[in-house]
Amino acid sequence: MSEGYRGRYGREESYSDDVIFGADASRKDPRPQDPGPQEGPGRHTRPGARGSAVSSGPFVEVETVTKTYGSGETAVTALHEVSLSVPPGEFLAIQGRSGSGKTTLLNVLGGLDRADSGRIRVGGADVTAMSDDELLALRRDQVAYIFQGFGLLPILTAAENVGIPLRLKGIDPTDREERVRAALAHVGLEQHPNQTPAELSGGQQQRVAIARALVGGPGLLLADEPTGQLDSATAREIMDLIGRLVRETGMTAIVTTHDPILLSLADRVLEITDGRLGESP
Ligand SMILES: Nc1ncnc2c1ncn2[C@@H]1O[C@H](COP(=O)(O)OP(=O)(O)OP(=O)(O)O)[C@@H](O)[C@H]1O
Repeated sequence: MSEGYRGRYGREESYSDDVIFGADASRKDPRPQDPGPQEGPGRHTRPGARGSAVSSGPFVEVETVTKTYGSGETAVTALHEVSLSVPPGEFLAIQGRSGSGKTTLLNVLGGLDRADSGRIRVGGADVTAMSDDELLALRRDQVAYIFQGFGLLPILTAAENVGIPLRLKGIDPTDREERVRAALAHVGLEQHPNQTPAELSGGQQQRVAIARALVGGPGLLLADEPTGQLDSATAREIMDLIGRLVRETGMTAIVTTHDPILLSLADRVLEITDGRLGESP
């Protein structure tokens, strides 16, 4: 690789993972609650889902988690006593209308935000009891995010963006370069390591974001409407890619989406309505 991910600016960059992973997820504007559909009975389960075959304990465990924004008359309870158990390797989709609490749920699961009450365990570790530093380490070592808006750093090349989690882990440059190259090849972007996000299509940008999410070998992938900004053909490609990579890596994945195709790829689909989680009709 020529210029590689040392960068068009020829310098080694250092980024905190708040900059990297917090950019989209910290977006929060008070909005009126969407009444949304009522919870329905039943459960959508993909035939042959691997989740049911897993016999060890859950990888993600959520017990009666509540999260309220604001106080008094303007308070909005985004999560109402949500409980959830996700076995290792499960590909779980969560659907719900705008404002139903999907982003809030992913944020508290991944340690980007704190629940008001309840307990969350990821990989056996109690996220709700973690200090800020421990949450940072969780986001660096265990959890990867994919956002609707891609969340790439615009001044960095594709390879540099993908390499960020490895820099944070202190991986040496040679190993990093190899792993970045492999990650880009995995998402079909081996020809584009030196292009910046602005020089890539939306679908290619999301591929870069997917490569960045996977390069560090996280145990948990959280994807917040990953195809929301893509046309339907590109969305389909991205959905297939996410589905394939989740299965290949065996990681646990929780994806929020409205997209019926992505829903059909999941092992299980849950519906969130006004901050309450139920099985999908
Ligand atoms: N920082 C905040 N301050 C106040 N209210 C907030 C904040 N963040 C979210 N909310 C409110 O919490 C509720 C859940 O929001 P959340 O973003 O989790 O929903 P969502 O299902 O992800 O919506 P969307 O699909 O539009 O992203 C909404 O009523 C929203 O207005």
